[in-house]
Amino acid sequence: MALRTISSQLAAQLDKELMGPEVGFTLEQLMELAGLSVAQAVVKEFPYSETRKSQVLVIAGPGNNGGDGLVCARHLALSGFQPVVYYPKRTTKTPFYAQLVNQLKFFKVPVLGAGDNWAQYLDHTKTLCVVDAIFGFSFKPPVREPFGSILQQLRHAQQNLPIVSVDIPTGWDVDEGPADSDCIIPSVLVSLTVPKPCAAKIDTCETHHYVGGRFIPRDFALKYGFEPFPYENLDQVLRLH
Ligand SMILES: NC(=O)C1=CN([C@@H]2O[C@H](COP(=O)(O)OP(=O)(O)OC[C@H]3O[C@@H](n4cnc5c(N)ncnc54)[C@H](OP(=O)(O)O)[C@@H]3O)[C@@H](O)[C@H]2O)[C@H](O)CC1
Ligand SMILES: [K+]
Repeated sequence: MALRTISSQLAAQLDKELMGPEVGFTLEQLMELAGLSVAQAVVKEFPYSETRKSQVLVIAGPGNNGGDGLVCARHLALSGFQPVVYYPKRTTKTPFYAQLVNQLKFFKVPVLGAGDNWAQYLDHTKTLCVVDAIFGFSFKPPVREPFGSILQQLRHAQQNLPIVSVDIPTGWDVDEGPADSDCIIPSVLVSLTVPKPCAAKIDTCETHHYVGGRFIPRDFALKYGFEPFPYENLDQVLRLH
């Protein structure tokens, strides 16, 4: 099946319409479903078992992609994993993020901030995978600190530590794909709602590709130029590659 994608502009317009007066989804609703779908992809890729490591490092960025990561961490905790969240840059512009952090504390999930030793969780002998919830479709290169050095450490760690990217592999141009050779190569990409053009640049031998963020009806998908994805039952993710 040829990969259908929509541009970052159209993705933002789709989001706007979903949260507009007609449809009336709240950001909280979409973020909850988006974060849940990422957690489901992690569980499908790395099924929980008593005998194997269950620590997951979730790196959350300053925007809604980061919010997806905070939600994902909570659902991973519910399914028996041991998530640790690194959330170095927090904005007060969206009060909801603080509530997501409170919920993580309620679930006893550690939330590390700038200055904390987060890199200790890049130890692949203890950590199962890293969830890249740093930037999504609003990333505009070049990367600004502290995210440049975070990405550098992720690129180094990815040899042994699988990266699960939320919506867009952080550091990739949303439409063009990897900006240069030293971009991260995720083991898993979970495109939300519909893949963006950069998703066509993954190497399907290296990256398993899922679509998640299941919250639009068939006619709305067709209106935005793509066939709805054949999810099964009430699954929140569908593996494309
Ligand atoms: N319907 C859906 O699919 C939903 C998707 N969701 C997720 O939302 C993100 C998009 O969220 P958004 O808040 O628009 O943007 P990002 O999270 O991608 O990033 C924005 C913040 O990142 C900063 N930024 C951007 N570029 C850089 C850079 N080069 N260096 C450093 N920081 C950068 C930017 O900061 P500014 O200072 O530039 O404002 C923003 O703070 C989408 O991808 C999905 O994951 C939602 O969950 C809802 C439903
Ligand atoms: K990301």
